[in-house]
Amino acid sequence: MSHCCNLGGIDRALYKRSSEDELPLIRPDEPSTYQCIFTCFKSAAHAPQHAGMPSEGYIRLDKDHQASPATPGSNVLPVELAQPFIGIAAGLGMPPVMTYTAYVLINYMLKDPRGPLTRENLQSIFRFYELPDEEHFRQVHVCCEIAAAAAIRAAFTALEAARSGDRAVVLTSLKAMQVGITEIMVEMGKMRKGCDPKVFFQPIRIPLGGWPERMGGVIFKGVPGMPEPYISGGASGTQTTTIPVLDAALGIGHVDGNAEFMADQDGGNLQTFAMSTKDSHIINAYAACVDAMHGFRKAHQAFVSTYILRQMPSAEQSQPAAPQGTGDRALLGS
Ligand code: HEM
Repeated sequence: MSHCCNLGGIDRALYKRSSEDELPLIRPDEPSTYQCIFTCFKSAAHAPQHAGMPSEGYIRLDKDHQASPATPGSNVLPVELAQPFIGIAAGLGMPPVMTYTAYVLINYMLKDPRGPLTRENLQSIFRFYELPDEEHFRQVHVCCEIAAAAAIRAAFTALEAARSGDRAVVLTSLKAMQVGITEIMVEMGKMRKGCDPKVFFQPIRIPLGGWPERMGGVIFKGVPGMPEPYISGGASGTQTTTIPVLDAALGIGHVDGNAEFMADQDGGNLQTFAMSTKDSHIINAYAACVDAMHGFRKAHQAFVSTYILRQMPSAEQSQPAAPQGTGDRALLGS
């Protein structure tokens, strides 16, 4: 029996076109009823964190699961959705928007609970469409995260060994880290096999946009104290912690970024250690990890081009300053 839920099916057709009076007002401290109204599923451990998904579907999609055009009032979330959503988000200490955590990290279950953690055995809990491409898009992300686990484990072992000056363990861990990072890339490389760039551009990415300014943000009806409109980016791989953790361990800084965080690291990072050893084996193993991270970003940039830039109407392509990324942030490298 499947507990999956198609969130496209709870869109405006249900809410806008029927009498809003018929919808019960759900108490935020009862997230289980929040689930029920969407006739979703019977078991999902992290259900409250999924609270942004129905709201995103409501605002972004029309009854045919196509992008809902931005018309006056189309950015208003009715009180029946807004109140429980804001209550749940506040309770979790999270912003009221669908995050990468909700969309990817906790949005899967095992078809065979005793089976392996492999793509074939994964199934989304929530989805916006009955599209295999959407399922594949999410599964590839989940598999990248699974692959990242080995790299992160190796990174922590290497950092610990560096602290205690155990060069042999640093070397083997750096090698394991490189294998792990390469594995992330291999998993990401499977995207093209099941997710068509055209289908990604329209409609898959539509509910990933959050509440951007250019769409008028979102108005949470019946929730006093919320900014009107509320503006926020949406779900994006940017929100993963795995890649930044690997960056930090390796001492890879970003122009806009994490130098301060890395400087705060107790005992420095693997770059500092590798250089201090003057050991060519360790330095080469460290450099191979940095190369692998560079390879990941190069491959990722190619996806951004194929799945976003090249899918844009030609008028937009000719103005590369304008395009927005998946979560409506600035597009990488544009
Ligand atoms: C079709 C495939 C993909 C597309 C079109 C895509 C698109 C984007 C875009 C446009 C951004 C820029 C910021 C934003 O819009 O939020 C971004 C950032 C990011 N994405 Fe993806 N992405 C894809 C697949 C993946 C996968 C499989 C991962 C693996 C976890 C991933 C991880 C990241 C990370 C870590 C960032 C932050 C930037 C960085 O650290 O380099 N993305 N992505």
